[in-house]
Amino acid sequence: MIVVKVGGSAGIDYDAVCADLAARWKAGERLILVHGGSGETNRVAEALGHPPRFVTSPSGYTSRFTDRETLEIFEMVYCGKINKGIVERLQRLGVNAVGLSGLDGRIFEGRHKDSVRAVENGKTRVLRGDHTGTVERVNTDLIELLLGAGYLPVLTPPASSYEGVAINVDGDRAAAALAVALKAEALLLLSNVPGLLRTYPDESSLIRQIPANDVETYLEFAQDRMKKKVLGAAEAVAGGVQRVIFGDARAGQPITAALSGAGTVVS
Ligand SMILES: Nc1ncnc2c1ncn2[C@@H]1O[C@H](COP(=O)(O)OP(=O)(O)OP(=O)(O)O)[C@@H](O)[C@H]1O
Repeated sequence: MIVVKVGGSAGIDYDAVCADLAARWKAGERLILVHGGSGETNRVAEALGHPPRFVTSPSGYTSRFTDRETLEIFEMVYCGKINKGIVERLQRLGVNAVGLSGLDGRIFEGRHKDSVRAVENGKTRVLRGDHTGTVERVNTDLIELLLGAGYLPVLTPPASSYEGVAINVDGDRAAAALAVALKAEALLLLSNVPGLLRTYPDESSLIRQIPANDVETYLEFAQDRMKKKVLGAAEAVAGGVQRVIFGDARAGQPITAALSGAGTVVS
């Protein structure tokens, strides 16, 4: 089983990802796709007059402050436009894909964090009314049911809280939890960069290999949202996934290239 997570930053070529995925699926490989949608969510939020608000925690992690209105915009884009766009591409390529959010069948479940600590102008404040959380449980029965019946699952945040409330969760860490729960042999985190760069945005500074027992050390090279990817990779390898690859989804055959050793390989 290979879990592929494709991001939602500008420049990602969903046609290339879907074509590669479809070819491998038709050749008999077991795959699941998880996707993001941050770039488009920012654009739609601006257009709807509710611009995105990103907060940085005291430990340096950046996240989207998700009030109820933001959550609804997030769902429109992630579960609507992006998810259905990917499912349509796969259907046109002859793959019977099923698009679901983590809320559906509680595929991704976790604790709702209503408040977040944010550093603003050098001061730490507590912001309430946040709809975020972290995936702690994965409904593998539903995934296996779909795979067993020949459907390719296309999954996206949000997740469900234990109380059944929609929560915004990080897609990379959700994909990591999924890979661990399914005992996947590889997790691919594909985005609009060649991999983890030692000096971002210099693409010639690509880090090619990260030892599985030392992933956290590499957090120092990741800025803002890349930190969650490194954290997700650390969680996946700690949970038994043999290989995590940060790969490029901007062109070519992103999945095949990553599995052939391009990008940053954590193993
Ligand atoms: N050291 C680094 N190496 C590579 N990218 C980095 C680094 N530090 C920060 N980044 C940023 O991280 C971004 C990738 O993370 P991001 O979460 O935005 O992508 P995504 O997975 O495509 O999005 P989504 O949240 O929609 O799933 C890159 O576009 C880059 O701007």
